[in-house]
Amino acid sequence: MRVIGLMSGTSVDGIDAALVEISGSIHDLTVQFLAGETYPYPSDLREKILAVCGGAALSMADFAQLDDAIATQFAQAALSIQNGQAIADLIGSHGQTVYHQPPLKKELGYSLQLGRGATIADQTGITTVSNFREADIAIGGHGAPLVPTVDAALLSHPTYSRCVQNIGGIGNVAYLPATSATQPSPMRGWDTGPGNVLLDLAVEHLSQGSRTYDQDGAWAATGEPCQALVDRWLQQDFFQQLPPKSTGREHFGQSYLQTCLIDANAYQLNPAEILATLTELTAASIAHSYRTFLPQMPDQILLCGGGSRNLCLKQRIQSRLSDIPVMTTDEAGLSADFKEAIAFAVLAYWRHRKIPGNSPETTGASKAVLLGEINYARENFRVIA
Ligand SMILES: Nc1ncnc2c1ncn2[C@@H]1O[C@H](COP(=O)(O)OP(=O)(O)OP(=O)(O)O)[C@@H](O)[C@H]1O
Ligand SMILES: CC(=O)N[C@H]1[C@@H]2OC[C@@H](O2)[C@@H](O)[C@@H]1O[C@H](C)C(=O)O
Repeated sequence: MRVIGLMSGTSVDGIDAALVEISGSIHDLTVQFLAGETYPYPSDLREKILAVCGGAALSMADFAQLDDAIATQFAQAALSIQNGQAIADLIGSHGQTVYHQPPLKKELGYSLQLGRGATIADQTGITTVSNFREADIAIGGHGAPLVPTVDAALLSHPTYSRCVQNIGGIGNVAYLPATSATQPSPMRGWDTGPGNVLLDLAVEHLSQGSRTYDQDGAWAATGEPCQALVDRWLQQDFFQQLPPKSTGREHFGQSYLQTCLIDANAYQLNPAEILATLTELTAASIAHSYRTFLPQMPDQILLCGGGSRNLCLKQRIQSRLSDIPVMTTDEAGLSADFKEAIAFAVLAYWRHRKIPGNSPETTGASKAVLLGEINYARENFRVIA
């Protein structure tokens, strides 16, 4: 089946679209990557999304308009990736997260992704699965991270245990035990903390808005990290909290950065040292969470997401985990840039095949359930029986 996966993450930089051919089910799942493209948001739409993520108030009418403006961008991405031809049978659209609240004691979590699937189905004529997180959250889960289940199906290795580390706005890990191990521990996954989000916000602030990210980590590489600050920040609750855990821009956002900048000021750090220290925090939070929460350290680490292009960050991760090879998922045959979009194509395919998509060990949900709601296209010609 030809499926399009659409994803825009916590960096809010644009929509990743992947066109894939999928067959099999879980252990025999095969995915052939046909095309991948990133479609940046128009800057006014990106600003609106970031404002809402930052807590800006919105009338319901403006909210509805934003929801469908995002859906229209997603639909256009789906049309563009097919080069104007209707070749896909199904779309899996993650949408744009604008709010994420993990479950609190007995209260259910809440996670809101805009870009409603019904509009995407209508504008593309292709049945669209959307709203993937809700079913997991309804039974006590975090609704995140969801991709580790797909990582387990596509990247598990017979003899090597692996950590697949996504470094988007937020970082998350999937621990995949070697499949031939005699007593394999279960697959695990959780959000490790900030990926690029604090770096992006800091670069924008320190460059007075002239830059949006630290390309290749070149700016951070010119400074020395302040270890004392990194050690202090790592003591914070999120980093110490046991998995299952998830987070977002609500926690690691503007006000978090402001506190970091106040701390950095107390140490009289210059801009390059601030960026080096925030880069070190991302690296250290990843290494700390492996050492603290994994049953054993992995044989290999596979990076993906935009942060895998940040050479300074990659180097910091490697030096914190010196004996474990750090590479990218490309080296294991899966696109590091489009893995998350591919994963939402797989999750849509699993929904269509009535295969549960969540992993209770990872999200904390009480059981494995079908993820996503199916929005049939108005024109029945692309509805899948
Ligand atoms: N060449 C590069 N050098 C450094 N950083 C980069 C580079 N390319 C991308 N990035 C970083 O990656 C970010 C985008 O990553 P990605 O698209 O994986 O995030 P996302 O999908 O929004 O996040 P999430 O996985 O949290 O949902 C950019 O905001 C930037 O910080
Ligand atoms: C609520 C939400 O959108 N969470 C994202 C975010 O970005 C990374 C991390 O935080 C992860 O939990 C999740 O995304 C990936 C795609 C996931 O669900 O696996």
